[in-house]
Amino acid sequence: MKLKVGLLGGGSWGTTVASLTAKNADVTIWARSEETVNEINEHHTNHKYLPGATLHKGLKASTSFEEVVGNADVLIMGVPSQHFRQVLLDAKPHIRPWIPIVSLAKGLELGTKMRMTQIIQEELPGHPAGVLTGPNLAKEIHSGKAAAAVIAMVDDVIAKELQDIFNSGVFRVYRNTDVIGCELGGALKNIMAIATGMGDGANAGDNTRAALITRGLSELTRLGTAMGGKRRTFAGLAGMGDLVATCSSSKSRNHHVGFQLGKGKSLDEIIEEMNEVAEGVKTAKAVMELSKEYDVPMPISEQVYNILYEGSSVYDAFKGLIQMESGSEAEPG
Ligand SMILES: NC(=O)C1=CN([C@@H]2O[C@H](COP(=O)(O)OP(=O)(O)OC[C@H]3O[C@@H](n4cnc5c(N)ncnc54)[C@H](O)[C@@H]3O)[C@@H](O)[C@H]2O)C=CC1
Ligand SMILES: O=C(CO)COP(=O)(O)O
Repeated sequence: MKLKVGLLGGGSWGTTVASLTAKNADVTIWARSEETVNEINEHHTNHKYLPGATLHKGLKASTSFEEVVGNADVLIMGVPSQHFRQVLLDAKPHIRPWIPIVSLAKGLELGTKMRMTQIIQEELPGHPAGVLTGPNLAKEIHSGKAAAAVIAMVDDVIAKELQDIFNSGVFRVYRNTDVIGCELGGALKNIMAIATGMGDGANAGDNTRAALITRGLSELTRLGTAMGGKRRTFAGLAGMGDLVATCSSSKSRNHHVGFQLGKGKSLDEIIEEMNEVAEGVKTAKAVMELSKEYDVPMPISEQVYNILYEGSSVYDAFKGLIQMESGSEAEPG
């Protein structure tokens, strides 16, 4: 008997994971839009978020939480971080006791600065909560290119069962029990992708991008370990892996935001023109607060924040970083 999976969120990553998972499980996806639901059911496509892609024929879609979640053995949350809590609360009355809930989101909730698994634990205590993360640009995965991801759960036995649901041919899924580290790696790298995008947009060069990625890894490891993540996790798929993929790819939405800023566009203009989420824009605010709270210097994130919210120019940001004292590689800064 196949496991029943309910997945909430019909955007590019939610749809991709639903289609991949449909090879191994009986999957129903929830989307807000009736049009998207009909398109998935009738044509096996989602042209708004995955133009040109054909989805697994067994994947079903619905706008009803009852239909998607009511019988589910596993719930997957594929909505962006700032809507995660509300969608989870809307689905809550239909969720069966103690089923595992897996987040796909890579961001922190504004105001609370919470990770998505913390929100799951707060709203649905007792449900095992985990995250699927790693270097996984949706559009590449859809075109059948190989990728690796990591499922992070405190309970490794449940993680093994979930690994079997997500693993499919060229999509290889590893396990990790460090949920905090895996979740923070995915959220923090988006800010670094905005930084490298800015450099690329301003034609700063390959050496600058490499320096930002490397010092970015050091920065996110510092905050991540201060918050309880394991150092080793940040050298893995959820840390360095995702950082490299996102910071060097024009397919990344966060890199795109940075690139356009580097070309001189305003943030409002860029967001206006996008129909997809770039989580790093909002996560940057939460990270500045966490940097103060944990007393961890985050120089690259701070310059990104200054450009996004304080009116600094890309030139000011690079000047600010270059003028910093360059200490030992082992030290902050
Ligand atoms: N696209 C990618 O390559 C990857 C994305 N992710 C993460 O997955 C999460 C979801 O991202 P995507 O699917 O890429 O986003 P997307 O921008 O492609 O789609 C967003 C989805 O959220 C829905 N949505 C927006 N506001 C909502 C609300 N108020 N209530 C309910 N639904 C709402 C939209 O209708 C849409 O279905 C993000 O946290 C992202 O960082 C993770 C790995 C890869
Ligand atoms: O997380 C991602 C790849 O692993 C997707 O990155 P973007 O949200 O920047 O497109």
